[in-house]
Amino acid sequence: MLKVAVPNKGSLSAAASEMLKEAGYAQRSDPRELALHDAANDVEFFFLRPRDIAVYVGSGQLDVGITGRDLLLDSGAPAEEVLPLGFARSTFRYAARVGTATSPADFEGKRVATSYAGLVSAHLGELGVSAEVIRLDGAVETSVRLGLADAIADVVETGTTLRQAGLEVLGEPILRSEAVLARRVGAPGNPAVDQLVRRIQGVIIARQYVLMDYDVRAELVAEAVGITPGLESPTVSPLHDKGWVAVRAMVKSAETNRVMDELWELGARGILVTGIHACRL
Ligand SMILES: Nc1ncnc2c1ncn2[C@@H]1O[C@H](COP(=O)(O)OP(=O)(O)OP(=O)(O)O)[C@@H](O)[C@H]1O
Ligand SMILES: O=P(O)(O)OC[C@H]1O[C@H](OP(=O)(O)OP(=O)(O)O)[C@H](O)[C@@H]1O
Ligand SMILES: [Mg+2]
Repeated sequence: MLKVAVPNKGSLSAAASEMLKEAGYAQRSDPRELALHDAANDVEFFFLRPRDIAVYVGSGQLDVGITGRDLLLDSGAPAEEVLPLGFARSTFRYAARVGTATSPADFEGKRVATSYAGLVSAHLGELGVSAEVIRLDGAVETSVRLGLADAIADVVETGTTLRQAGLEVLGEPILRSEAVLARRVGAPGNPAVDQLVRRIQGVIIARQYVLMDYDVRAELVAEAVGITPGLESPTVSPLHDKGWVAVRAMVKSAETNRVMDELWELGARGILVTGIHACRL
């Protein structure tokens, strides 16, 4: 039976369970449930702290797990990313009080607070900066105001929390994070893992694409297909009116209106957009 770790709390939890549900797996209805056996799919889900998931997966107790790329790298566990999942996107960045530092080199001999001590120590080490790394559990932004640290390294999404704390980012992002599926480094091939990955890939594609159908004059089909090249090759079907063809292609959801405008300008008509519920490509 496949054993899968799922975040039990925090930013990753609801979105991870939602993705697994869309992929056809059972998920818990009570947030206090610790584990759930999905007999129909022969999978057992364990709801664990996101920070611990890389440790379980890296030690081989669980086959795969969903966690954040930043947490995975911070853990130092022998686990690696199998698939980026496209949610809980954030950057991991240094910040300091406005006007007090311009690059991490300014942290020499200073104190940097973070919940990701592994990542930060390694990064400062690479830069050759010698600073004291103070490990905190959360609300790291407040540590500067209270005088515990001179700078921080933390997750930044909108930047609202930093601004509220009177801090500004400095330097390039240490990394760009999102939720990922992780497994133990060097784990042997496992068809059950491959099936889970295919299912999740199906959800990711279904979320990113729509199906676009339209009719276009036969002599314009090459130009139309240039606008909607699809993932591989669009379907072109004859219409009763010999001068026209019907085209069906996958289009990125975010580009739907731009593509419809271009098709309309070309002379396509009857343009229909349909959501994709699930897919295997
Ligand atoms: N505001 C945010 N936007 C996007 N991703 C975030 C945000 N805050 C945390 N994350 C991501 O969530 C993961 C951390 O999850 P975790 O549950 O440990 O922290 P959390 O969501 O901050 O929850 P809490 O701090 O309440 O325990 C990391 O991968 C991190 O990049
Ligand atoms: O850039 P923003 O959109 O403001 O988001 C980033 C903030 O969100 C998370 O905090 P969370 O609410 O999880 O609290 P925590 O610091 O206690 O983890 C993260 O640690 C940052 O503080
Ligand atoms: Mg947090």
